[in-house]
Amino acid sequence: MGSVDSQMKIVNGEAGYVLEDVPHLTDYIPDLPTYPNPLRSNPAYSVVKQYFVNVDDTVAQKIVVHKDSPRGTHLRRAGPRQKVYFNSDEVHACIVTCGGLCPGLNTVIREIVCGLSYMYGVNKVLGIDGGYRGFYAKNTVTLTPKVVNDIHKRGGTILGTSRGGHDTSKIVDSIQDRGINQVYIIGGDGTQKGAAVIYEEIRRRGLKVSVAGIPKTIDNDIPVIDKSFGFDTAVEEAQRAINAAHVEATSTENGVGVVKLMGRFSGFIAMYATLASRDVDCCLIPESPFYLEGKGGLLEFVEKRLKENGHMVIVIAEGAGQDLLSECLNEQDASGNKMLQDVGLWISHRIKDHFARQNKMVLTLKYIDPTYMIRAIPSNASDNVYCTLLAQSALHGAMAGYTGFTVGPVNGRHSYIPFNRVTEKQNKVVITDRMWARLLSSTNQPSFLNPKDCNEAKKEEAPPTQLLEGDNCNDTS
Ligand SMILES: Nc1ncnc2c1ncn2[C@@H]1O[C@H](COP(=O)(O)OP(=O)(O)OP(=O)(O)O)[C@@H](O)[C@H]1O
Ligand SMILES: O=P(O)(O)OC[C@H]1O[C@](O)(CO)[C@@H](O)[C@@H]1O
Ligand SMILES: [Mg+2]
Repeated sequence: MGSVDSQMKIVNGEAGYVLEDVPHLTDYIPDLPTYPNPLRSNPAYSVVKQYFVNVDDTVAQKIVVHKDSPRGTHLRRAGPRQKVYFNSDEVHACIVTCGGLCPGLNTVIREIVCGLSYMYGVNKVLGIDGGYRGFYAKNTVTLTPKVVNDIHKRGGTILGTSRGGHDTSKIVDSIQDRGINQVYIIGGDGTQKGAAVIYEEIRRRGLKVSVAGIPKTIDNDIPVIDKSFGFDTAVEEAQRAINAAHVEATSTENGVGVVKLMGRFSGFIAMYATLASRDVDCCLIPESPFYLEGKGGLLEFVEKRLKENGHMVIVIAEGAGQDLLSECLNEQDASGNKMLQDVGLWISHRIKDHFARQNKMVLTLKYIDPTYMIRAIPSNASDNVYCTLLAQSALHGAMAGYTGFTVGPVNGRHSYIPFNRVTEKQNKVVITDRMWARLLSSTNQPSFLNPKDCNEAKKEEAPPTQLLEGDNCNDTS
């Protein structure tokens, strides 16, 4: 039993089991030939017991269940299949990176090229220069294991990236003209939306081309998946800025260190960097409203903390408190993302002005903005391993004939996820979750919720016995 649309196939099973399946080339091209997976005779992989994924393996999206819970939503498990839908000689792959930078982009590129070559004997891989537009506005780059050998040690993307609109028809023309049949698209929410449209156009033209997305967002705001690559590296690098702020703050009387971190709509980097550091007195994120003046406000808290400790460190996500800034920028970047005001600078001025006006406490404030430093670095060891698995999951899926999917770990198991599931909403810090409570208790900051916000937050709260539908609950405990 099930229903089909071009983005996602819903299959219903026993006891409330639902599979949100990804499309396959055979959905619109009948009678495609299959080939035995070359990994069967690969010296490294052939000895692995159960290396191949069973065609029926699926991954549960919700793993905390009650005795009577329905089995719930499942996704197709990623990994190599016994049968593949591409002959090695036939494959002509391409890779494109779009959106902002993120640690690990080069590792994903490297591992797609090396995985295709070493596992599947594929030797035709093209790099698209400068994001989506590069498909039709620039020359391509030939990618071989030799070319990409060392790139994981460098930040950025060797292919270049861009924001801003693109022409889907021209991209698919370019794919068709060049004889490309596997397209690997690395990028954030905007990029994955673009990938979904490219897949639709390819399908409309009936082309045997697999489209595989690899989600990239330093902000960790892509839903469904456990975590996005580069996030850990960014949190680690943020520690250096927080340490510097702490050293500065503790070295003067009433020292205040302010650190601004990335996070337009989601405060994960700020939250995790704060929790990891333990030197932070206050963390401000877009999901948690705050106010400055009066009882219970931020300025009162700053004064209190300085009186208690003689110094304080504030971490603020770039999207926090934007509603408080008097001038709201009504500008957008080339991709239509709202441009934000520098909230770090603003809050630094407001704190300094407040204490200067009061004239009762002299403070020294240092503002550190490591925004681009935390994303322009190479990925750390654990992100490198993670990027390797993402790349391999993506190419196993494409070789097995799946298309129109993005890949990522769901409860620790790599899965193929329909594009619409990762683009329909953004992953955000839930301020009524235990993780945010842990943060509040580690910094001992007030929640800054005024009575109205309190009621709003409570309204969203589930009754204690109800299981949350949460895709990617931050709370793994
Ligand atoms: N709604 C959309 N539909 C189709 N394509 C889109 C959409 N939004 C963005 N794109 C395409 O995706 C590309 C990247 O988008 P964007 O600049 O928003 O970055 P992103 O992928 O969201 O990454 P980041 O996490 O850095 O914001 C753009 O070049 C644009 O052409
Ligand atoms: O300055 P750019 O390249 O547009 O990117 C900035 C944005 O990209 C992000 O890192 C998302 O990828 C945001 O946190 C940040 O605001
Ligand atoms: Mg985006």
